[in-house]
Amino acid sequence: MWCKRLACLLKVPCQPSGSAGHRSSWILHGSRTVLVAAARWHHKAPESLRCAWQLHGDHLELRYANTLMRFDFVWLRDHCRSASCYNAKTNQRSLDTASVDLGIKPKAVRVDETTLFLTWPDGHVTRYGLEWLVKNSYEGQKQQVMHPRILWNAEIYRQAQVPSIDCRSFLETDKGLKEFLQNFLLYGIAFVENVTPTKEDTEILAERVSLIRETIYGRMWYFTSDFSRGDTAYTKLALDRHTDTTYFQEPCGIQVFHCLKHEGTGGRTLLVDGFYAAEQVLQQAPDQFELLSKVPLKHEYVENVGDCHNHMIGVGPVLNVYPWNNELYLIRYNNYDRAVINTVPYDVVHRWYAAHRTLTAELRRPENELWVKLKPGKALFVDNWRVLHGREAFTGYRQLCGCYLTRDDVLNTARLLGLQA
Ligand SMILES: C[N+](C)(C)CCCC[C@H](N)C(=O)O
Ligand SMILES: O=C(O)CCC(=O)C(=O)O
Ligand SMILES: [Fe+2]
Repeated sequence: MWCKRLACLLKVPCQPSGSAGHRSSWILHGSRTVLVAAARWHHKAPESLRCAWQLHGDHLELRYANTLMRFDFVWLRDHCRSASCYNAKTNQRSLDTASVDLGIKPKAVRVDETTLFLTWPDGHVTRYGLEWLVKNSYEGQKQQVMHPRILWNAEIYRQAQVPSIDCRSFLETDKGLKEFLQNFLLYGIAFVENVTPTKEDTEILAERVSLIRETIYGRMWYFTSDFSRGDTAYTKLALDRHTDTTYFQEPCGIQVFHCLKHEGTGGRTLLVDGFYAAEQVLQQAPDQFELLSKVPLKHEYVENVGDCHNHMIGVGPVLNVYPWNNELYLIRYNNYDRAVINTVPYDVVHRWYAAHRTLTAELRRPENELWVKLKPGKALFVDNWRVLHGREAFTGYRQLCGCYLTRDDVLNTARLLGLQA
């Protein structure tokens, strides 16, 4: 029956009964090269045949491995991996995309067991692996998460019994580093223990994972409650949950904390999974989640203390999601550092406050709070794009050191160790 249909397609477009009238045709894999013809034709691929395609006026529809994909012709031409279009050694495109006719259309299509072949009007042939197409199509990508994670509240995190990684194994073995990074990617926090409590040793840890991100606070910072900078971090006050450097256009990706000394009381560290809280908002009030992901706000840091003069402004929504799959990748939450809201009209601003309240209520649920006392020797890495931190007020002398890391480089290290990041 399929052969007949094909024959029909090759000659004259045919009209099946009940056709919706699409000018298109499904072609099964295993067919010979056929001239592209528009046909009013709908057909279901028999189950034994895994791949079927259909050519439309401006795109190719392909069904493979239970995925229905639509490819724009310019996209297909742009993604030609032939030697003249793509440098497989450097993984860089050599084709000049701007030279592709925006009205381009393949003049012939063929599919075999593993590969789609397109012949372009100038005779150039492009081959695409079917698996490659599934992986790289919009539809295929949409089904995948970019960053596999385990969202947690205190109970979930405790139950998981995520181990701290021993400093030696972290520094000296890929296995140790990989285990650490896997924990970090899944939970947004990870601990290294048995670290020598000095700034220099903390720096060696940081450098094992990434490049250090130098900021206005320096490369490796070191702080006590000495008011040396114009920020409440440099006091003994309690700090409510927040993410850092919200006033940077790109907030720091990771924060490393290592408590070198504390002679006194209090000063526990609070950790809250911002994505867990945001997920609760999404479940309860999707409109509020959407608002938090759409309304841009400013955060600001104005400092004039001693020789430190800084004025930083970062703009962006509280929740940042990938538009194609709605997956969260960054929460920017710091009520101390949030600037005057002047980017939002009054009616939206009221709804934004309501949404912010819902999120804050989730972030403040006691069951979502993980409290830990940082001790000399135990370094904490926090995903500053996901996990909020805070601290309890304290007495006595307390000295903390640490640094920020560039996120790209942490993920780079993770990918090189074979992790999905
Ligand atoms: C970590 N270190 C003490 C260097 C800086 C603290 C910066 C604090 C600032 N309010 C913020 O949240 O970004
Ligand atoms: O003192 C602390 O434990 C953390 C303070 C803080 O929020 C920070 O340094 O970013
Ligand atoms: Fe902070």
